[in-house]
Amino acid sequence: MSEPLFDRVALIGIGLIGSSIALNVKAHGLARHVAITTRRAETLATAERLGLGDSYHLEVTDAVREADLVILCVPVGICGAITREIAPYLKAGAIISDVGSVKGAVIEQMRPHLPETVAFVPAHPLAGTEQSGPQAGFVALFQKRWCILTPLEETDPPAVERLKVFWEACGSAVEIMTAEHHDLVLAIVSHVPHLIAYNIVGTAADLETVTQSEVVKFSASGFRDFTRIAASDPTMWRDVFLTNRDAVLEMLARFSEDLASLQRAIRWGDGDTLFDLFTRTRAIRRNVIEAGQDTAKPNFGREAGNGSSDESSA
Ligand SMILES: NC(=O)C1=CN([C@@H]2O[C@H](COP(=O)(O)OP(=O)(O)OC[C@H]3O[C@@H](n4cnc5c(N)ncnc54)[C@H](O)[C@@H]3O)[C@@H](O)[C@H]2O)C=CC1
Ligand SMILES: O=C(O)C(=O)Cc1ccc(O)cc1
Repeated sequence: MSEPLFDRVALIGIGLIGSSIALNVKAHGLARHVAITTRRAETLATAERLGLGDSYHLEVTDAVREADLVILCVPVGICGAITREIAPYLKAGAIISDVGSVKGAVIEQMRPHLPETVAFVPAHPLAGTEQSGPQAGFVALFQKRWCILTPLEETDPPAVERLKVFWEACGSAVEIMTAEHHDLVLAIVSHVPHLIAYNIVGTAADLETVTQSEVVKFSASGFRDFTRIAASDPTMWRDVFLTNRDAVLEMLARFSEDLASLQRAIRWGDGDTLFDLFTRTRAIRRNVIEAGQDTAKPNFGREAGNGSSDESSA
């Protein structure tokens, strides 16, 4: 068997993402030792019962000592406070990373606390579900999904390469971009769609003329998909919207303008406008499927939007 990539990996936070990483480290032999730490004793006990790691710590500083890879798997709003606490205990030469859905704000929070002796490689696996907690993780979560790395100018290139190898071993395809670009792209493909889901489910729940039981009873598959998304973790998503504020507001402004033009088309019976948009969006769905983002067999050889399918042949 080949040498593990890391001696000791410390996972801070052991919810859906942390537990899925732990399972991958075990399954693929990526480290000799996995140290797990989280805030609540009950969650730590669940992680231990599930056998996710090799050691379990209520003191975050005990987990990171001697670790050569430390990954923060916590809501993005607390990354700064945790980094401040662990910074004095980080081993020289260690890689410190995260999995946050927002990158600019996480870098802003974490960077000032980190010593020059460690390499900071922010990361975001584009893989998840609406579930949370240590029992929600599964080994296949990152298989054939993207993981975006947003290294800083000063980040040591070999550390970036090492983390890339780590995520590839977990089954992901790795792409590198700036944090700013990441936050703009994710605002439209992930953050605004979650906000729309939270909003539409909230609107349906507040109606006076349709009862909640009718909403549940008659929910068509599209609405059911929204309810799945709107069941996502409230703390995590509160932090995403508060920390990716500018990009989300920019995308929401565009979304509102486009929505107003659809409203106008419906009001004035402008079927052509509706038909043209729905034809274009149908072609995008085809590209998404061909790029493998919605099937069991993704195809990373093709990027969404780069496909050769003829958009006019609806
Ligand atoms: N859920 C998803 O689909 C995805 C989430 N992410 C990102 O991954 C991160 C974690 O998300 P999940 O694993 O889904 O959340 P989760 O809610 O399942 O787990 C969060 C973990 O952080 C722990 N935690 C919370 N506050 C803490 C503190 N102050 N100190 C130590 N531990 C603390 C919790 O006890 C729990 O173990 C978030 O930053 C999120 O943006 C990234 C990709 C997908
Ligand atoms: O459950 C879903 O549909 C998701 O979209 C999962 C998800 C949530 C947050 C991320 O930053 C990445 C992926």
